[in-house]
Amino acid sequence: MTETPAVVDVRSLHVRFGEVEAVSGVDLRAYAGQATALLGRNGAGKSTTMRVLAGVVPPTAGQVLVAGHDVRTETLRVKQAVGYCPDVGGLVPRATAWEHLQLAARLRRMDHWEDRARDLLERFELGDVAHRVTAGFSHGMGRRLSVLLAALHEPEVLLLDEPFDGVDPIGVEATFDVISDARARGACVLVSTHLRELAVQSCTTVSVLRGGSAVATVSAGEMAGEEGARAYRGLLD
Ligand SMILES: Nc1ncnc2c1ncn2[C@@H]1O[C@H](COP(=O)(O)OP(=O)(O)OP(=O)(O)O)[C@@H](O)[C@H]1O
Repeated sequence: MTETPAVVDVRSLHVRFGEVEAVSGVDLRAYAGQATALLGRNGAGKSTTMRVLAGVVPPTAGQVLVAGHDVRTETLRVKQAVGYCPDVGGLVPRATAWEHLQLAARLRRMDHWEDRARDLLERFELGDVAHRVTAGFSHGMGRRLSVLLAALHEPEVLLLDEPFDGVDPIGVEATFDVISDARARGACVLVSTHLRELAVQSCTTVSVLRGGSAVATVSAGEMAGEEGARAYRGLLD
């Protein structure tokens, strides 16, 4: 039997910022049609790992392939393959939500994107504020727009860093829908979060990071409920 190739293949990833080793030996594999959560406490190395996968931060050591492309040598190809919602920033304060969508569509050379953009804006309840500048957006509205922008072009790899942070139930539901739609069309989804319950609800697999290393990769079901909470605490202690 041939093994399904991983769409995201991370081997012994290390990322150092001066004296700080933010990621120290992460191994991770994620697959088409699956959603993988990177779960861990503040400072565990989740966002740094996501930045490497997005081609934003180079690895210090290790091998990272995204959609078959090496993040170190084929960074542009990686950026073309992914849709990335960063944990912070990424929005232009003086641009409207619609202008963000226009720019994203132009950068991706998308035709006929407007209907999908309108549909996503409605799903995320941002239709009424589409022509307002994002400087006036609440934190949750900004998060919702960032998820929407990452998903607009239906990327092969969808990277959502803290998509639920400060987001209300409608936004959480819309994000769940974006994740399941992406999975249904065969995309590989990664979600970084410190919220165990939402990781379990939105993902098929959970990789737990602690102190810059991946300490366990289990099916999402194993992290569910009271038993999952105990198992998770056990991995963090
Ligand atoms: N640009 C940077 N310069 C220096 N240290 C950094 C930088 N980025 C991250 N770090 C450090 O690397 C470690 C991992 O940070 P990272 O943001 O990846 O963790 P995280 O799991 O995403 O945390 P959180 O849940 O708080 O977002 C932390 O100790 C952080 O302070």
